Amino acid sequence: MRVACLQLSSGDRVEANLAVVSALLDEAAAKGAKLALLPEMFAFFHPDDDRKRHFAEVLARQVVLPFLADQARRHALTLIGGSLLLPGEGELLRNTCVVFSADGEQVALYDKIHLFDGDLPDRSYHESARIQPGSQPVVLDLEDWLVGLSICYDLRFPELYRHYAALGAQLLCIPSAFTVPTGQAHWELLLRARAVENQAYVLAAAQIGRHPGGRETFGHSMIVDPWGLVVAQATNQRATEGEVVLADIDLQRVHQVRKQLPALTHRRLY
Ligand SMILES: NC(=O)CC(=O)C(=O)O
Repeated sequence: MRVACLQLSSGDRVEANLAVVSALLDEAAAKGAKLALLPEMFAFFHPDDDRKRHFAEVLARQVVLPFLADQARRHALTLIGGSLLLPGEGELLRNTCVVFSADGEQVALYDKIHLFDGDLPDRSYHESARIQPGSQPVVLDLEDWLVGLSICYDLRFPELYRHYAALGAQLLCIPSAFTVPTGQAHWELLLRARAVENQAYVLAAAQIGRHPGGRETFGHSMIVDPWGLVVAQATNQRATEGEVVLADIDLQRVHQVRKQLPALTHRRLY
């Protein structure tokens, strides 16, 4: 199966962001992709709380979800909508990945479980102030593939991916908006670790560049195979117009790695 990670530099103009997604999906589909992953916050990237709420309550449902359904149907591909804001309980919002099948049906929804709080070299992050954490891991059944869903900071919690591997997942999706300092130090290391320890493909679509409000993201979208090899990655780290990262993933490769080194069957509980 040919898969695509879309790398974007999203801003606060929803129509403009969706136009970039649309152009990149045209390219991915023309090159044969049957599954496409968008990054975290692909449709709206802005720190203002009122604008976030308006996006979650109005634009997400009226504009973005119908757009994703239409794009999936038009290109006949599974579209994993990285993440977008949706209303949560009370004043809170959710950071949610919504998945559409190739006939445009919504088939899965995952709320980011681990929220990103920290005082980092570039700035402080306090995602839990506004976002309601999810509590449910979600796997997606995609023909022969079982796909584990997650979002960005979840990457740092190996137990989530081990849970997916134990359910039989062979493909792990990690749409992201990693910071530059943590990206430089940890991004590739963590993605390859999750692939190696779970003997699964990892798809990581990332935000890149400077966003409204001054936040910067690391880019380096990549696809990692079950042996931990980076099989494709974004080449133009300055690209603000977006980029498609493509690779062919193969279930036989998963079976081969798991047969050669059956580490997943050697687990011991203590
Ligand atoms: N942006 C995130 O959710 C996480 C991140 O940048 C990191 O873990 O580092």
